[in-house]
Amino acid sequence: MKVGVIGCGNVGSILAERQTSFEIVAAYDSIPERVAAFSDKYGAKPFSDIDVFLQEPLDIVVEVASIDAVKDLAEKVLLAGRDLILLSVGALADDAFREELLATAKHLHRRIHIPSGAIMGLDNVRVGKISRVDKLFLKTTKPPRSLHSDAHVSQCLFSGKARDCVALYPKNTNVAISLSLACGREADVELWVDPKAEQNMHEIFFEGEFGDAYIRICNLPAPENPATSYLAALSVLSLLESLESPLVIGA
Ligand SMILES: NC(=O)C1=CN([C@@H]2O[C@H](COP(=O)(O)OP(=O)(O)OC[C@H]3O[C@@H](n4cnc5c(N)ncnc54)[C@H](OP(=O)(O)O)[C@@H]3O)[C@@H](O)[C@H]2O)C=CC1
Ligand SMILES: O=C([O-])CC(=O)C(=O)O
Repeated sequence: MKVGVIGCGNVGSILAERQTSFEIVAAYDSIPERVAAFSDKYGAKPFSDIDVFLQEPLDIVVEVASIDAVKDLAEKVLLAGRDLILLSVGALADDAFREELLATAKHLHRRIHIPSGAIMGLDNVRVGKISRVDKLFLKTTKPPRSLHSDAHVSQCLFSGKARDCVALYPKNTNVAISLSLACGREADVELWVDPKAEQNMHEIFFEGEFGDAYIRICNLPAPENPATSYLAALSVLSLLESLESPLVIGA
């Protein structure tokens, strides 16, 4: 499988270092020096023009850049006839943008894949779309360095709805939108900074017709970007690995 990557930062580099059953053949980033260095190190062809990038023979494009990148480039990817894996899920909090993008994908018979990213449980949270939900709550706790904070005591930075949280913390709470989209109901979110925390912790409280669930994910931050959990990169890798498998596991 030939993969094109948008975003040559932390996750892009982890994907390139660990590519196995797929090959990253093309890379695009907003910073030309960064894409050149990525290309030198991993052998992917470098691009700073998205239209030229999309002319490459790619089986799939993986976005690991930013919410702005999704807003600017996702439709172009679909129009170029490529499927898309999208990690900066917060872009889909914008209802009008999301609906237009999904309409384009449907019209062109293309698929947009959302990896589980930094959390677990997205599989069965999907029962929220077909059964009663009483509660969907995400509590995220991160160390100050993950949030560019100088907090000396634990404090709640945000309490409210998922889309308002990702608007304020676009590099830290994309998972709130993944959960909301999977469940079909906007998650309630609290974001905490805790100087005693060493991991990026996500706690999911889900209640409904099925019973109730509590999932706690204690993530090691990625070495190159502590806002991002290492699991997020592994999750994109595992999604890429699974795309061509005849066995589909999970809801
Ligand atoms: N869904 C989930 O569970 C998770 C999602 N994420 C999201 O995944 C994305 C990637 O994370 P990570 O690799 O750690 O981030 P990095 O900041 O380390 O890397 C992103 C790279 O993409 C570049 N970039 C940003 N915007 C654009 C653009 N519009 N066009 C081209 N290149 C662009 C950045 O450049 P520059 O430095 O100039 O911005 C940077 O080189 C982020 O949006 C992050 O918030 C992360 C963790 C979990
Ligand atoms: O990596 C994480 O812990 C979560 C994250 O940054 C996000 O959802 O944007």
